[in-house]
Amino acid sequence: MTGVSETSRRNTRDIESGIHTDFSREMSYGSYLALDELLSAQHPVSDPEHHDELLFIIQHQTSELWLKLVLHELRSAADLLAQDEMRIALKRIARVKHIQRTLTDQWFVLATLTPTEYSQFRHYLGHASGFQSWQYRAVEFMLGNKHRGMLRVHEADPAAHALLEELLEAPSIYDEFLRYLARRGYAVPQEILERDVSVAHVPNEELVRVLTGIYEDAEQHWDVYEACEELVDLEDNFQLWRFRHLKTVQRVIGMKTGTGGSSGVGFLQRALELTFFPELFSVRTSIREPRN
Ligand code: HEM
Ligand SMILES: N[C@@H](CC(=O)c1ccccc1NC=O)C(=O)O
Repeated sequence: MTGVSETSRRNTRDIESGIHTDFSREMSYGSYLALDELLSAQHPVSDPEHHDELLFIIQHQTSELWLKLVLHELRSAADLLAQDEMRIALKRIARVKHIQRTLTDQWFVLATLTPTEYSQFRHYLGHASGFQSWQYRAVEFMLGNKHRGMLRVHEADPAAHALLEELLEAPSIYDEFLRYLARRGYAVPQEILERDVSVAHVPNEELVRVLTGIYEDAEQHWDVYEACEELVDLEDNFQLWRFRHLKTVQRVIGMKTGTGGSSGVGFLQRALELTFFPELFSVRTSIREPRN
């Protein structure tokens, strides 16, 4: 066969002679990534072991790994904003947006778990629930959904509790962004700049007017306008994750109460009414349209 490579003809790829094969004394793929540890960290509790529990565990573990990176990027983004490094902060946020997409897409894998299958091992989970994910709560706090009451569930884990307390008392990404805007000369209300950052930000009409000025003359305010839209993407993506979680919960446990003790679907539904950056959504209503 002319024009067909040796590899295609034999449909077998040669292992090149230069390929390293002796890892008895050197760092390898597995040792670098601590794969022994990672791959021995799945411990099903069902007895006899239910086939689908491994899916359930891995879905959560992969989510937690991505949440670890989201947290890393968001903390860096907040620090960068505080140093007026908006462009680098936006680079961090761009990565978070891609991770969010992966996290949301991942729900399609778990949606293959039928209610029948889940009901066969759910009772082994006791009162464990995603509600107790400290990394998830840390991300919520970083984005501004502050709630001191959420710390209680972490009292038995001092390290997680301390981190959440630190983030509760620290400015959120939005607080940092609004302080940055103020430093750039935008008339962000003083009460926002001096607010108690350990509670959720509440909508402020004066701030909507400031943002309307930016949105109505986007070309003049291009970099901050672009930053605003990046934050809108972040919130949008976060809500899409919440929505997919809710829909998966609905199809798997219906209206049952949650293992964590909440009402279940109703409790998750109320999270969809929350907003991290309320004025960035109100501004859409305020933008004037030219009269013909
Ligand atoms: C069949 C799969 C799942 C079901 C039936 C389910 C169900 C629930 C329910 C009922 C709650 C409310 C708290 C409670 O009373 O337990 C909850 C909260 C939560 N779940 Fe899941 N969940 C599932 C999968 C996941 C996965 C894969 C994750 C990924 C990490 C996750 C993360 C969370 C988080 C972070 C919360 C707290 C949400 C909040 O505070 O608004 N869940 N889940
Ligand atoms: N809350 C779930 C249980 C659950 O999904 C779960 C259990 C242990 C560890 C993580 C979980 N994920 C999300 O809540 C339920 O009510 O069935």
